[in-house]
Amino acid sequence: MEMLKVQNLSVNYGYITALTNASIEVDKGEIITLIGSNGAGKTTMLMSISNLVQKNQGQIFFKEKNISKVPSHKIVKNGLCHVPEGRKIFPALTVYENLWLGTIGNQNIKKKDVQELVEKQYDLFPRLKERRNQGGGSLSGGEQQMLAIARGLMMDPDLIMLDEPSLGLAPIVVEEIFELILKIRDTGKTVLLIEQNAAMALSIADRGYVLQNGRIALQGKGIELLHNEDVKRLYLGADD
Ligand SMILES: Nc1ncnc2c1ncn2[C@@H]1O[C@H](COP(=O)(O)OP(=O)(O)OP(=O)(O)O)[C@@H](O)[C@H]1O
Repeated sequence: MEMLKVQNLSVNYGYITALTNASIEVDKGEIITLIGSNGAGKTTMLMSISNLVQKNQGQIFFKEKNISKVPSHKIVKNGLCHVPEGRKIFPALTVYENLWLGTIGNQNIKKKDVQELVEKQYDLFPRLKERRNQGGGSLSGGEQQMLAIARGLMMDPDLIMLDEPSLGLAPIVVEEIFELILKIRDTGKTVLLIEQNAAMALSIADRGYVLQNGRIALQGKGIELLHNEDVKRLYLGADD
């Protein structure tokens, strides 16, 4: 089943063109990655899907409904969650409070369901359970990233969009985050992952898209892109 379809999307910031005629599709249960260099337009793609930036052209369909003009807060309630780059957790609140806040504003989630959702996140992220009463600001970078993802999952979304979850983390922690992404998919979620860490992202993704200067330059199975000569040269470093 088709979960998300982005059709011919173009976005400008004034005179700067961020995306040109970009189309992607995400099916239910897939991990899809969008890779590309700095400024290729990856973040803009997610912001456009969440309707946080104005589109010049293009349509977004989520679970076959046209959400191009639906306000951001309603898109989330429909089951599409966006975990932005940079974690943005509440440092002065505890891990538990940060998670609890993830459900705020969603009337679909009843008070009695909140604890169940928290427990689900603790199962997925045991480290957050251990640190549930600790201030968010006292967590390590990797743990803060886990908290940001877990907070997104508190909305119980069908599709979770992750913007550079590996940014600034040590390689061993990056591996942990990618393993978690696989586990998240195993719980029945669909994942759209934006990454500069192309090698890792392609190794866990079912399919991938390569963005170059706002255009989709290449697409294919994760494993195929991983072995593609152009991708290797441009995004995986000469030694790969
Ligand atoms: N608010 C803005 N105003 C003006 N230009 C912007 C704005 N946001 C992004 N841009 C520009 O749009 C282009 C695409 O940016 P975007 O952040 O989508 O790229 P990205 O692939 O996510 O890059 P990065 O990996 O560095 O986050 C870039 O040229 C960027 O400078």
